[in-house]
Amino acid sequence: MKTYKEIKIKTEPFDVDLLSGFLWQLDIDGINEFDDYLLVFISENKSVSLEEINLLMEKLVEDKFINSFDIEFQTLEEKNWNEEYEKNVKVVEVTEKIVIKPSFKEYNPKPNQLVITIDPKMSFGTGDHATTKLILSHLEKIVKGNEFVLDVGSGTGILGITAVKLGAAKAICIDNDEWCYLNGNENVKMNELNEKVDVRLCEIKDVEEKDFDLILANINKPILINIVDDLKIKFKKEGTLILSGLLNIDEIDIISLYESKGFVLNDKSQLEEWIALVFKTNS
Ligand SMILES: C[S@@+](CC[C@H](N)C(=O)[O-])C[C@H]1O[C@@H](n2cnc3c(N)ncnc32)[C@H](O)[C@@H]1O
Repeated sequence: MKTYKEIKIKTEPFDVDLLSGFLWQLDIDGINEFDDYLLVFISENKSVSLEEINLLMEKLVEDKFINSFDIEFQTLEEKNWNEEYEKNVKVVEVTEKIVIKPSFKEYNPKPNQLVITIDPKMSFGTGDHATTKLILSHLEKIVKGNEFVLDVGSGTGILGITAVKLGAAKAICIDNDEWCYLNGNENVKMNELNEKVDVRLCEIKDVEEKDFDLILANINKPILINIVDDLKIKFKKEGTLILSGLLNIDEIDIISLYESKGFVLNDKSQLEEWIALVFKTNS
């Protein structure tokens, strides 16, 4: 029987979301967020250790990102993990228009609402995290119709799928995690977008297409620093890049790097301590 480690991390209520963002940067399978604790799920084939998680937590306290934490773990059978997961994934009204709904929850949409079905399983991208919400809100304003979109670090495929539901012509969703590749494909099928959303298990350097109008990347600061040149060459002459997965303290570093590469800052937004940056490119 396949097992998972379930790690319960108790912390202050206002630290839960921030902590979740840091933990997602480790090689884990999934996180469920509660009022004052998180459950982190790690399957047998993941490399991250409890010690690594403990060290991260201690560093976050030392660097004053969080005030305190308490950690405990148990080993679970896969079946129980799935039941636990379904109990805690909810419908998220991201904006007045965009609603993200798991297939196993009921929702009666109001006129003009766009309901996207996402079963995240073990992938990031329920619609409930601030970084996802920030990009979705920008997408609603930016997508005018017919765009060719690249979603880098696509997780559940939530951003690419929503872009197409808003009117984009086609999206390529890439993730280097196999769970995300499988899960992204399931979500594309559930939204009946097989012809328009192409999910790939790869990194940006493996993408051959170079004529995107819109690129979305909700990853994290080190990766966004690494891929700046790869992103630049993927655009048509003019295009829009939306970045998230960044804390407000990362803003200056990221803007100066991206502007030094020819991107021009066009808009930005913040939710809790997370930010999204919108850049234009014209070369
Ligand atoms: C924060 S999640 C974002 C998921 C989703 N796009 C959203 O906005 O909710 C980041 C995703 O990036 C993926 N990822 C991390 N490094 C990557 C890389 N170098 N290339 C492609 N995907 C990567 C992770 O597997 C994860 O699914």
